[in-house]
Amino acid sequence: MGFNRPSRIQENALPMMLAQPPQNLIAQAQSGTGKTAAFSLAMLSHVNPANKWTQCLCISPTYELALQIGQVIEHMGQFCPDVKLAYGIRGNRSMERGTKLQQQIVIGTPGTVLDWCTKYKFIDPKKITMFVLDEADVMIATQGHRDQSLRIHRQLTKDCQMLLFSATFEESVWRFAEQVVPDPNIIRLKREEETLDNIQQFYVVCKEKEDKFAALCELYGCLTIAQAMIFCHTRSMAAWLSAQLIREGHQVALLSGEMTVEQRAAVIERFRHGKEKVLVTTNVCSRGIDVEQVSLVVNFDLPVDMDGHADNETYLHRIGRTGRFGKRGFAVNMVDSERSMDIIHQIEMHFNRRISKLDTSDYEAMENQLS
Ligand SMILES: Nc1ncnc2c1ncn2[C@@H]1O[C@H](COP(=O)(O)OP(=O)(O)OP(=O)(O)O)[C@@H](O)[C@H]1O
Repeated sequence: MGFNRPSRIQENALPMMLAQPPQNLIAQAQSGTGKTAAFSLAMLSHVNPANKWTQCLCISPTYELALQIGQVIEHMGQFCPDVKLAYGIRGNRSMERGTKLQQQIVIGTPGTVLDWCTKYKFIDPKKITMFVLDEADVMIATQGHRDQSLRIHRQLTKDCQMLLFSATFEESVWRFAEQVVPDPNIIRLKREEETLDNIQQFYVVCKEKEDKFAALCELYGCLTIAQAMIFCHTRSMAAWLSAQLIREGHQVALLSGEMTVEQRAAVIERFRHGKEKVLVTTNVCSRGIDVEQVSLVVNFDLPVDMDGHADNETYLHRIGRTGRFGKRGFAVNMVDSERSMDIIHQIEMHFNRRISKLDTSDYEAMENQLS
């Protein structure tokens, strides 16, 4: 895979995950630093290929992420021919109820995996000896995911090794994780370590959405040097923006929540292979998606929570789609009101990082840096 040395999280987490007797782990590491590879290696090392039943269960919040993690496991496991993987995702069910899966590793989304454990009984939860929660904070903080994950968790034995990973853990979520995971090893970042120095962050002031669109068109040279992701707050804004860009003659892909999971996976595959250089999307795509060539993230709308405050976690995940594994990346935030300027200040304060003003006249300099 061209990996020369482990990243810090891999170096720290692997010995803990592989130790005997098994130890639990709650681990935080910045986006794009190889968490997926770390727990994939742990699962591949953990299973006994002679046992033809599911031993490792990994759940992640979305269909796309489950597919992506599965691809990493398949790639890393290519020389372990006796270790097999099944995808516990919607639509993937061809067996008779009660027939047990022979694949040692299952990666899936919480609803389907829960059904596989309870309704269809494809998996015997009592035989699971390693349970991995990717994007663990969102799995805990989102009620639907939390209920389903806890229902799976309750069926596991108390000896099952639990591994929780994410780039962000809000304080309350961390406390909850510590209650659910007995006696865990802990790898936790200090707040100022959460952002990556290889991602330069900027903001641009534009009043109306049409001004933002004009600024984006001026930025288009930068967007297409490598690949870019543009985040909007709503599906309708993402649809409007991609239609406008297409009308201007730009080639962009749109990915939003109302599409079927198969359509979404197909859009991501095309983007991953560089068929489109620009992806317009919503928060549905803010986490985990790993496309190495993404060098620019644009927040067409800033991430805000229900109360209109800065959504710091989403911000970090969104900008983390660039700057993967030490690569250089840029994040540009579009500021359309005093309120959104306020949000920029909140994000700066939260992470103790400066977000600099970028004038449209600076775009050329940025283009040069990108190329
Ligand atoms: N040791 C390594 N050497 C080089 N590249 C690596 C190494 N480990 C992982 N990578 C690559 O780094 C990229 C990011 O890894 P990965 O997707 O696992 O990050 P992550 O920490 O899970 O990110 P996120 O928080 O966004 O989910 C991937 O393309 C992966 O192939």
